[in-house]
Amino acid sequence: MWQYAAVILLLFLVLYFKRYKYLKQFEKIDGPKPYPIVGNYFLLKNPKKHIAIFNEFHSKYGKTIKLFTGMLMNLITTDVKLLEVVMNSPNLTNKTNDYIMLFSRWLGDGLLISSGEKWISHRKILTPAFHYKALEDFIEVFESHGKLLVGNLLKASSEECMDVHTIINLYTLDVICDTAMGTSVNAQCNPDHKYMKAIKTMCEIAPTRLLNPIYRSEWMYKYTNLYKSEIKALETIKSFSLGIIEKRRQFLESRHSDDVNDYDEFGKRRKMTFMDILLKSTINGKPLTNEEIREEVDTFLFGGHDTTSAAISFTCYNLAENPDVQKLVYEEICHVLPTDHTVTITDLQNLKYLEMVIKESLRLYPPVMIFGRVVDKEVVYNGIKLPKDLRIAVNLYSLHRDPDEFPDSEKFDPLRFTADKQSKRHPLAYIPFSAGHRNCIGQKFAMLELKSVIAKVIKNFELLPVPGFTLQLTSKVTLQSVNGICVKLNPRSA
Ligand code: HEM
Repeated sequence: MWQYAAVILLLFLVLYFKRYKYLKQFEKIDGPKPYPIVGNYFLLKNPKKHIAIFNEFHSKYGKTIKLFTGMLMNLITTDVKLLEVVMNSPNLTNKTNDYIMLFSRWLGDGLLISSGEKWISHRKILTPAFHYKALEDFIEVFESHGKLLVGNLLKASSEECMDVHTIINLYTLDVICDTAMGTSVNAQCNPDHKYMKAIKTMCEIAPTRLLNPIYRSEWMYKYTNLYKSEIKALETIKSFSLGIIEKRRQFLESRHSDDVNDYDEFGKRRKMTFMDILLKSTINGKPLTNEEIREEVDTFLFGGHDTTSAAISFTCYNLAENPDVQKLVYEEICHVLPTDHTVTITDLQNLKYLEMVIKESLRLYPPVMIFGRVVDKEVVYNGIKLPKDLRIAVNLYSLHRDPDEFPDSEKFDPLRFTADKQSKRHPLAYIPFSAGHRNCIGQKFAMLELKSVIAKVIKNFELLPVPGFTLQLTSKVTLQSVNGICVKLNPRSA
């Protein structure tokens, strides 16, 4: 009997010393005291408090802190020196298991979560879709859906307190479906479309799963109603996008391969969509399968929908709260975009002040407020070995409020983004679209969409603050406000 006890004791001691040695490497990094087994879980279980908690931890323990989710150690950082390693090292390009747990059934091996050779080859074929020439085609899409948005906002403008986010979210869904698949699902006119509902379900499931230990465990999750609704939503999404992909593939195959232009039934040149690029691409001489194309199309839908609607809505809120800034934006828009003028990509690029306003809004309210990487191969930072499998999260919300880089950091001040001021900051002090190898592929697309739609809104409405309303921020997969993002709209006379 005592032999068994001795073996167990020995095993325990080996594990204890292994753990001790592992943790010893990080003794220079501070953080809240973890409890055995559960770590710091109880501090993090309420997502509404995350922002305040992270801010407090950074001021108490430093720019990089240790946090334990169960036994797993995570570093959370706002330190630009560590970010240089995280963003630029080839050993830190992979995403954490959270991404796989939340999105793999939906986004498969799409760009957001894939790794290694697959990510490299897909990123290479998709990059041209975001070049200047390709983006030019999308301006018309932003503009036409923007007109519908203005109509919907007008209908709701009698409300004293309007949550613009709900309405804008349908606009961004329309835009991304149209640009990714060339199919308009008309979410703004038909918010009950079953595909739209399925996408919404999927976007809501991710934050619910993220912080609930029962939902996080794959085998327990499979017995829940949430899992059943996920499977149902996925069936709808997959059959819808695979149907469009197949139809488009057949159409392209029925045409001559040297036909570069593509016209619709009215003889108008059809814009290239992300799906078309994928259908025409090959990797090592082989075309992509329909399922591979679907994964990428759905990745764009996910990556380009909630992020942009949060960015547009928070910018509207900031403009309502800062009438002097709004006045300057309005004057610039009237100057650059006179009435009845067809908006071009050059016009949007000329909205320089609006660009600074959007950047300042993304600083204060970064739609992706935290994102993570996992160390693939040991790297050394500041004398500390960052071992394989260590998870490092970048906390953009606090990074963008660092008083060393952004004095009076809570103040909304677009002039922080003059070329001169930007050049004086560390390049990684402001990264709403991430940076380095795995930065946001849709960054330029998003900036153009934001400019197009905000210009439309400000040209048609004066945005006013709602007395007594304050945002109640919460970190879900994207940054959101529990009580909505509310403004009052005052239609401008024509
Ligand atoms: C204001 C709007 C947007 C913001 C703030 C934003 C932010 C980000 C951030 C921070 C990342 C890195 C995430 C991580 O490392 O986990 C990212 C990645 C990505 N974004 Fe965006 N994004 C926006 C719009 C878009 C749009 C419009 C699209 C598509 C049309 C898009 C597609 C993607 C994709 C595919 C990735 C993964 C890239 C890769 O790993 O190679 N995003 N985005």
